[in-house]
Amino acid sequence: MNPFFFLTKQGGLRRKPFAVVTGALALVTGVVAIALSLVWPIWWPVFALLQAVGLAVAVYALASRIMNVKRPAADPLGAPTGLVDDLTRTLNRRGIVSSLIEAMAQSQRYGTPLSLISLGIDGAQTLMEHLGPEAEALILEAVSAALGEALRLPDRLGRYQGWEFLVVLPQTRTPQALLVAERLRVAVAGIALTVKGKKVAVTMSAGIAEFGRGQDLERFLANAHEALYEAQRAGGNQAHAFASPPRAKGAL
Ligand SMILES: Nc1nc2c(ncn2[C@@H]2O[C@H](COP(=O)(O)OP(=O)(O)OP(=O)(O)O)[C@@H](O)[C@H]2O)c(=O)[nH]1
Repeated sequence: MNPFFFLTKQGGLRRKPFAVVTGALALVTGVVAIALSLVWPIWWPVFALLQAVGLAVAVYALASRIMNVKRPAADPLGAPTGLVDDLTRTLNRRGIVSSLIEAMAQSQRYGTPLSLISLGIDGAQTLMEHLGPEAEALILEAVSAALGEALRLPDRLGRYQGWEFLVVLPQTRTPQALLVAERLRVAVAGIALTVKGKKVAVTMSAGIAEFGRGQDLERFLANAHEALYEAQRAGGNQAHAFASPPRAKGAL
């Protein structure tokens, strides 16, 4: 568990501004302490203490900053590095699939609802052709940041493959998952991104599937993917829920 979880994206605050603010505060404290000890030398032990506090805060801020750089694994729940996507800082494929399997087991055992959202960037191929491969990192970073901001715990976000993300929503049925998907869609559509001086409009489509007891991982994922493809076929920038195909007459 990340000890600074409360400062991370899903914990509410980000560590970067925190490090900058505390660093600046420490600097000001140090300067004030030195100035005061020059004016009133007799009070030097008090000012030395003040300086020590300022220094401790600065060291903490620096350490926090360094950890932030060294550990892209500073993901929402402090997952081990091997489960975190280096580029987007969300869970990677292994991470999100293991979260999904765990959520499925919970749902299966306790009979609680579970939904899955598959999110795909619309026209990713065309975007790449227009902007070049170097735009990929910029777009993925901006998209994952927007998704992370718009999600809440205990929902989990991960990059499943290429331009596709998965969101696991425990205790959530399809209508609520649709609300969440809509929020994510709006968040991504609102990204103001400039690549090589050009404004780039990025949109995402979402496919929602609800876990059915006894369903296996492949079927659950395939349902979410099918809903995503439907949303993209319908023009993109929208969310669709998977609807089970009507049974043939006489089928069980
Ligand atoms: N899993 C999940 N469910 C959500 C999320 N946002 C809303 N919901 C659910 O969707 C339903 C309607 O959400 P809202 O319209 O935001 O209502 P709310 O009463 O403010 O929801 P709460 O935040 O749970 O109090 C509620 O059952 C929420 O729990 C989310 O980010 N993740």
